Amino acid sequence: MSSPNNLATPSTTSTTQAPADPAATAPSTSSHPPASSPDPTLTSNAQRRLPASAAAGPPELASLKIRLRAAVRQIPDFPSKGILFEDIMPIFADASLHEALIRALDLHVAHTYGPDEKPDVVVGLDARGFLFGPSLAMRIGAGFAPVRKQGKLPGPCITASYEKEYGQDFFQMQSDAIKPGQKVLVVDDLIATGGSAAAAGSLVKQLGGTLVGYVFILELDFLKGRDKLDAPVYTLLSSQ
Ligand SMILES: O=P(O)(O)OC[C@H]1O[C@H](OP(=O)(O)OP(=O)(O)O)[C@H](O)[C@@H]1O
Ligand SMILES: Nc1ncnc2[nH]cnc12
Repeated sequence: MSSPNNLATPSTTSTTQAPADPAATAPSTSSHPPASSPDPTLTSNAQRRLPASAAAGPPELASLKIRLRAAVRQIPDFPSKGILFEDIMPIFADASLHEALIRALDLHVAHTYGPDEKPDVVVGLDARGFLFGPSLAMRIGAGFAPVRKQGKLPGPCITASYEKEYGQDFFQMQSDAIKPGQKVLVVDDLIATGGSAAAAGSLVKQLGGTLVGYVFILELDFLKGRDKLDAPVYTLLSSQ
């Protein structure tokens, strides 16, 4: 796995310099709210696998977000000094939180896209976009396609470059991953500078896909990564 501070734009470089880094002054793990107790209504809905349209009021989404936000750990100075790392792994360690994440994203899709706009394909970014992209795709009745770092996918591929902190990197998709005209939702755990997501979007467009949106669990607002993206951006949880 490459470093999560692989941020390339001028603003990105500043995230590695502790004194100038807004992340360095953000609340640490110790200031997190305590985990809320399980919501019995949510749990029973989740277990019954209700379609998002069936019980999908904003109060349910609000409750899901509170539980999910409380589960994300913030690790100071990882992977390098000045970076406040948002660790989403506790969500996946707990089946009920994992279900809450997929349910929340399912609600977002159901409320955002009409019957003719629903994504045909969810595209997940290497590597943390693979943790929930396939489950979300299955839940909303879409296919899943990976964007991988260069050299990992067999067969004909297309390539897009993106900027990282210390130079360029490359993303690839298999050439047949998306059919022309398919509606595509790009998902990843976190948007920082937006370089990775923008490169993924350009791959989708190269394949003739129609980009209908981006979904992230977290966003580092101060890096303004969403300004690089030319489709609607949804971030589930508030962050740094
Ligand atoms: O908005 P950006 O500045 O492009 O940064 C965001 C990307 O950085 C992290 O991935 P990373 O490249 O560290 O890979 P990983 O998922 O393999 O850890 C994160 O999971 C996003 O994919
Ligand atoms: N602060 C951060 N936490 C987790 N992943 C990241 N990717 C880029 N910045 C990150």
